[in-house]
Amino acid sequence: MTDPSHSVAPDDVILAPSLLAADFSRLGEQARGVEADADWLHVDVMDYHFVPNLTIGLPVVRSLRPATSLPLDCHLMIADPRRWAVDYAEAGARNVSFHVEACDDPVALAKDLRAAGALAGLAIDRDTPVEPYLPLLENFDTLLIMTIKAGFGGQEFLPHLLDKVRTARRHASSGHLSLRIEVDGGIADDTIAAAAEAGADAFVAGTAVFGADDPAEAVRRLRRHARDAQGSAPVTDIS
Ligand SMILES: O=C(CO)[C@@H](O)[C@H](O)COP(=O)(O)O
Ligand SMILES: [Fe+2]
Repeated sequence: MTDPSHSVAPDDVILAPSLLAADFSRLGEQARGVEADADWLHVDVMDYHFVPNLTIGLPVVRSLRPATSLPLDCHLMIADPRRWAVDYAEAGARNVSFHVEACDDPVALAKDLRAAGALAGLAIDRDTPVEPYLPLLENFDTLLIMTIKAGFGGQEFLPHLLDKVRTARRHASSGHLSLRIEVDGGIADDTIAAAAEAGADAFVAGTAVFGADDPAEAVRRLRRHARDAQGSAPVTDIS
């Protein structure tokens, strides 16, 4: 298989700034501001149903696709992913993560996403254990583990949720799965190392990037922290 993370060396970390913390009147400009330093652009889709917040949907993703060279990492926090997820793949998303709490047949949807040319991502919210879903992971390219409760940016990182990252990484390593483990929520200079040590190799950061005076420098700094911490937990090849 080719490297589905796109231009990211399999042994490197993925930094995915989240547009949720960007200025929504300048999304294209904000995306281009981190293009040289980020790997993916994280797009949080919320529907007022799965989470009590409303953000952006397909029309914005379609407009963003030609506005940046970064692969789009769509995080669907929506009540009916089977209805919509493939549309995001067709709109040009590189990775589409949907929540296991909202989907009765995650494996079928993963197959549909891959058939549509996207990476398939399984997302797990704060209160959902990872263990029941370990047997499904061979059908996925990415596992998004929330390190906050899904719904809003700017929340405090919850370190105990890294136990799920450790469990998933052990499972992926022992089964030789090509799985990116992405952490999302409260990732910043003082938290990213712990997540990397736990076995995460993809990092979403909203406030820490777009809330910074210099978003590009913030991405570079986060990458340095993650790489420095990687020694104790080598990342797994997704290719
Ligand atoms: O999915 C979400 C929120 O539900 C995230 O992607 C947030 O955008 C992360 O924001 P910060 O915690 O980094 O500010
Ligand atoms: Fe997200």
